[in-house]
Amino acid sequence: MKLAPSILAADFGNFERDARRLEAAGADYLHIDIMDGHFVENISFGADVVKAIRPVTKCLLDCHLMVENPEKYVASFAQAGADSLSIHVEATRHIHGAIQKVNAAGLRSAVVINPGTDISSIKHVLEIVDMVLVMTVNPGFGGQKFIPECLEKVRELSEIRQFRGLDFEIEVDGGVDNQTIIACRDAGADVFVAGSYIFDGNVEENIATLRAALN
Ligand SMILES: O=C(CO)[C@@H](O)[C@H](O)COP(=O)(O)O
Repeated sequence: MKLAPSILAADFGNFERDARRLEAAGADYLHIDIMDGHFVENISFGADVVKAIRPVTKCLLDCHLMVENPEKYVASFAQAGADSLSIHVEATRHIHGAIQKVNAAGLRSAVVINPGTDISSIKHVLEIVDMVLVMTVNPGFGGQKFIPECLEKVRELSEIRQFRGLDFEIEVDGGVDNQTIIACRDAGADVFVAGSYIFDGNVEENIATLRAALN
């Protein structure tokens, strides 16, 4: 079970301090939300922020690309020091090719599905990804309410993984707190992104509370 704090909820003037703090508090992955203002309404940051964070942490840098034509950015994120790139099936006309490109760059790959997208759209890439990211809110903003209907997809993916003998991780993202994390774990998720829950109050205590909820 891995915790992946989202730096979208961090202090944008102090990414270095917050990245160090999250690692020291027990984060496994740092989840970095890249938003282009086209695929989603919000604009966040790009590969240069990944480059700035890379030297200050050993955590896996889990970059979630909420951008149109994500395949265009694989090389720049690889050069910046990303460890993992997550590609939305809704953002490309060539999801299989985009994942192949991430794998060829030597990075971990993930395919992402929005709440309104059925898992049938990703069944042909499950053999070539390291992770599936099931969005449990509509992408674009932190602080939204968890959509429980998405859990059904986590359950289905967990069954498919077992049935086909695959080993991709299942990550959930959006509205994850000390209650919803339990439902996600019970459905079969292994990696839990949380932004506002972790940064609202004491980061160390909130990470410890999430970790305890998983035990
Ligand atoms: O990708 C996204 C939002 O698009 C997420 O990573 C959020 O940043 C999670 O934030 P909380 O729902 O935990 O506040």
